[in-house]
Amino acid sequence: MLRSQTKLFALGKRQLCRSMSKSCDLTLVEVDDKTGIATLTMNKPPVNSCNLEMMRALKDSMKQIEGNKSRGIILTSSNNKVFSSGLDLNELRNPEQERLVAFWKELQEMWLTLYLSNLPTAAAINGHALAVGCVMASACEYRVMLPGFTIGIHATKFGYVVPPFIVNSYLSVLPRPVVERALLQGKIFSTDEAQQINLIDEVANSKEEALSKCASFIGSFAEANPVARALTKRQLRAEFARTLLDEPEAELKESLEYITSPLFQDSLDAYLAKLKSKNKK
Ligand SMILES: CC/C=C\C/C=C\C/C=C\CC/C=C/CC(=O)SCCNC(=O)CCNC(=O)[C@H](O)C(C)(C)COP(=O)(O)OP(=O)(O)OC[C@H]1O[C@@H](n2cnc3c(N)ncnc32)[C@H](O)[C@@H]1OP(=O)(O)O
Repeated sequence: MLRSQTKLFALGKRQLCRSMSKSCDLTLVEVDDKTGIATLTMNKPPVNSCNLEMMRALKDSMKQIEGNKSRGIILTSSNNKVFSSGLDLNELRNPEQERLVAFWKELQEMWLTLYLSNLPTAAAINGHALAVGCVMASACEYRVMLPGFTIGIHATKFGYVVPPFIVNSYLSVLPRPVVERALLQGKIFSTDEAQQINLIDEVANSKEEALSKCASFIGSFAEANPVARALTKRQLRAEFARTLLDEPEAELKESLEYITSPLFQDSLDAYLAKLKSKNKK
């Protein structure tokens, strides 16, 4: 995509600068003037983990793209090894109640915004997509992945119960028996395995090729009336979004109780220690 053909803007600046001083642009949005397709790039070093500010930036960017009458959204990463490492586990560890409430609500809203977006959505998965990283990719309508990476929801492996809307993200892409086995095993798929079960639609050999395949998918709706397309998509997806649309507070309460339980906190401590020790060896 040529720079001269794109408009570039960044969100998350103000929110992030309040709490961190490292990097300021959590998300980057480039709109191709020719195709009208927006590329939404996750840009939170080191591994695009989703903390409160990141999810807010993602949601705000998606709303801004919809408001700008773009023709579609491609979700990707500025990191060439990691698409997203999922939720920022530090947000879940011994959380302060008010921030945890804001964090979980932002997760609900970010997921709903992506899952029910009026626009065609596609993910150019140019690195590992774990847990909520996989959930975001699954919430898109099309997925193109680079070889040599992994994708999946491994929550049960480290002692987490999978919330219903995360189950639904998988169910909107994979058949029920496959979802059941994958979630209960905490299975992480290689690119090849993901293609075999249709968790991803295509494999691309470079990020540029992945972006181009995503753009072709979005272009395939050129003949569809955008309003009819959007309303039909909403109708098709409403069932899986029902819990969060109708009873977000109930889902929030259940999740908060679970996250703050000693059972969850103990397994999180053990998991985080394991993750950190990997880099000390
Ligand atoms: C009845 C109950 C009803 C309902 C239940 C309700 C609620 C339940 C609550 C939660 C449910 C569970 C939901 C889970 C969703 C999630 O998304 S949890 C996140 C899970 N993600 C992971 O486990 C990913 C772990 N990371 C990795 O495997 C690797 O980092 C990765 C392959 C992505 C990249 O590898 P590499 O390039 O080698 O990088 P490093 O491993 O060195 O990582 C760099 C530093 O970043 C830290 N880090 C990595 N991931 C995270 C993360 N997700 N959160 C916070 N920090 C992370 C890592 O420790 C390194 O830090 P360091 O440099 O060592 O300080």
